[in-house]
Amino acid sequence: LMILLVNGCHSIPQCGRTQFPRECAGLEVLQSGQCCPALTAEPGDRCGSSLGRGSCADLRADPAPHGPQYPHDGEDDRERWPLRFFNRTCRCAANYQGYKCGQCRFGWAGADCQQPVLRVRRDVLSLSTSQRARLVRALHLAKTTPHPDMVVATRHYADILGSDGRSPQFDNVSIYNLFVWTHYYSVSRTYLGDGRSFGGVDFSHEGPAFLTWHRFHLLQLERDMQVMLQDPLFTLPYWNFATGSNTCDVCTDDLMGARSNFDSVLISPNSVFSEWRNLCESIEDYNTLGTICNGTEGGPIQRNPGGNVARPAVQRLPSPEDVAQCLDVSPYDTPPFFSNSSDSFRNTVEGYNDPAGKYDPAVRSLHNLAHLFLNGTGGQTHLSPNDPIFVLLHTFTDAIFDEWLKRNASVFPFENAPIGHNRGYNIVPFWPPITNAEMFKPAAENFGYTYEVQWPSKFTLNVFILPLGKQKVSIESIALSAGLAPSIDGLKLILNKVCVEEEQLGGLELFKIHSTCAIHSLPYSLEHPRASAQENKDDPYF
Ligand SMILES: O=C(O)c1cc2cc(O)c(O)cc2[nH]1
Repeated sequence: LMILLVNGCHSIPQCGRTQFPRECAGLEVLQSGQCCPALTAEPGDRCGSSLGRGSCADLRADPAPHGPQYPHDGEDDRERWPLRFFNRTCRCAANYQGYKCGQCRFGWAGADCQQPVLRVRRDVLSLSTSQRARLVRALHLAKTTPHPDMVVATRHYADILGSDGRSPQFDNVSIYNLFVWTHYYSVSRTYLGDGRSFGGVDFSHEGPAFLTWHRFHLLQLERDMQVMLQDPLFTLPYWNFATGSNTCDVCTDDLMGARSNFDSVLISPNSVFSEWRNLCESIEDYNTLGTICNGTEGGPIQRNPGGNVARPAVQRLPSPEDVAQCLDVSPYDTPPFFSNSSDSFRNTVEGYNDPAGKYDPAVRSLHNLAHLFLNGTGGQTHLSPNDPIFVLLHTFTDAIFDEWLKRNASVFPFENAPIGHNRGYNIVPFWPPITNAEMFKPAAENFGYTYEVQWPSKFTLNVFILPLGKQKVSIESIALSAGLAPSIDGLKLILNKVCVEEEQLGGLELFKIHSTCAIHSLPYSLEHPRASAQENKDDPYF
């Protein structure tokens, strides 16, 4: 009970959000259009109103126009989400959150959700042996534990009450499979009837909502796992897929599973992930029969990192310089706010632009490249979260997003983005509704988590020190001779890390500061002088 209180569940066994709460998947509730479950046994206590936690309120849907990519208005259940299904839901007060206001907002804990929490998402490779084992166990438990609160629709709205009109079509899924299902649902085609469907729609990719959508997706899984583990501090780690190594360094049996010795596209039997079975594989059925992915699992995860011989461009992973470059793209997004937007940070980190932000249809970089590198389940949008590497790949993508948010003030498009991608759109299909705007904020202050990452710089700083015999060169003199007098403190920080290489070059001492150094150790104002220093190769000090 103590742990439930800390996590904000307030002694209520059913805590959660997303897709539809089981309490709202019954015939009468569906027909009422109101999803406002009771939090306590108190009669009439909808949304924890007796405790001042929330009340049942009208839903708001984004009225702004969407872009021209989607020409089938009226045909898709996800339009103006979630109004096709419900027009009233719980609106929570203060720091409460959840489909019946039974939880705390992200970043808050305690019985009254008044205690701020800051959790640190770490590099998965920095975890100890026991922390790795715990992560794997937790993911496997999530894969095998039924979701306590949420069920998924297995038919489009037109058929949701079944052939007799009285049998709501929903399935139970596990906690992890809900994570898979929501991603599938967001990318699925618009069913137009008679075996026809339209594929030019994607509520989670190829638009400004790419980063906000995946941020909420991870927060929801993390919270579900915290509740499952009864550990409010459980935190997902990240996979830095841009180290320059071009190998899947998390593909080991103590993490996401090594390659099987028996079949090169499968996961080693020494890893529990070899037992995982994919959800949402029957894509042909969904698109021709007009069905929706249900709770039935199919075949094993396939993965062949770097092994796509037919496509050499995706046999490599992004480099640290790619990350540094994309962080320098300042507009969040640019018209047409789509997968062909140039100079858009979102389209660059998503990976449809080159890392400097230029659109090139032949390019796959950063996030997209990491997916395609996996070459299997993790490289197909309707399936990718079935591979648990998805979680770690997206926490790193979210870390880049968060670093960009800290460095930039840019706006999220208000209108004319692809459907689902405007600022005020409720993120499909999360429940209760939450807008893109609400996720477009620095994580530490707004969601109670941060990342421990050493951000790369996009250049190598060569600092030549004039001959000084055997005299030890002080950090201050390096800084001064490099013309960085104001940055002595910053340089000290850098030098304390493992990113400085010292070598003798003729009579000169050369300090190479690697491009993988933690540029964030320096005040931002100092980044640009250093960048121009790299270009100034004639200067004897550089
Ligand atoms: O082809 C791409 O660029 C591509 C594949 C892929 C798979 C995936 O799961 C994503 O989330 C994005 C993505 N992009």
